Amino acid sequence: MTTAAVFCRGVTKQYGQKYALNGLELFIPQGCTVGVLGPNGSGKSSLFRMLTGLTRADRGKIEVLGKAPGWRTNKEIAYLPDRARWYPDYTVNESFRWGENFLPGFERETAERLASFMKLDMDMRAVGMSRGQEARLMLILCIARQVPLIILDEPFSGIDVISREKIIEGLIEHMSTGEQTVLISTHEIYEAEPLFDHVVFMNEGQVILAGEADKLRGKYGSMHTILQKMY
Ligand SMILES: Nc1ncnc2c1ncn2[C@@H]1O[C@H](COP(=O)(O)OP(=O)(O)OP(=O)(O)O)[C@@H](O)[C@H]1O
Repeated sequence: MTTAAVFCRGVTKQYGQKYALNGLELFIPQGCTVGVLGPNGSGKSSLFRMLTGLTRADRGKIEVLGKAPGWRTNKEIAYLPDRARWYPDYTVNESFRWGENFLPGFERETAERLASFMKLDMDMRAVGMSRGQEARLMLILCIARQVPLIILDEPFSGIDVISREKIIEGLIEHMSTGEQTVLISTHEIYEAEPLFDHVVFMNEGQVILAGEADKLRGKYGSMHTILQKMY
């Protein structure tokens, strides 16, 4: 049987009367790049926070890389939260040095290659960066890590459409080895679609459709079309 990178059964999280996740079922095999798609408030960030052990489910079972989420699994996950900000005084160069010292699996050479590809000046400080430049720095700090699981929550927000396409091209190239499992939530579906070999559609705290991108495309059309039909 295929090993799961992520397994969820009946996962439920409630805030007052509101369900962030409502009996969520999910199986993500290892080694694939997965688009986690759905409208605002469908539970994508809540799911990611649970996979990284930042919040606990009220009910249900979660396994990440075969273990319950927590400090043991977190060494093996590179997580980019939504609305992430970086230390303002750090240059790109200093940020990468910080990465080498504190982030398990961080590869400086890969980070520098990605920075050059994404046109990020090594001497630029986070405080002087545009939103898009800071988003690139945050993204590089995650994807330059050799860890089995990468979780990116809205990594392209604030990045203009031309740069976005370039970054996505770089990501496709970077992730083509198939050794890592990558989960990406995004509303930029049109540009990001070529990245995904699996897709998970969420609504109201549940997975409403999931599977291999090619099979879903063959059956329903592009991811964009599926989203338009579904919501
Ligand atoms: N800490 C919290 N307190 C109260 N409600 C919360 C909390 N976290 C999430 N929720 C609620 O749970 C639901 C799911 O939120 P979540 O942020 O997971 O959605 P999302 O799919 O990531 O949305 P978006 O696409 O806008 O980022 C929303 O209705 C949200 O208001």
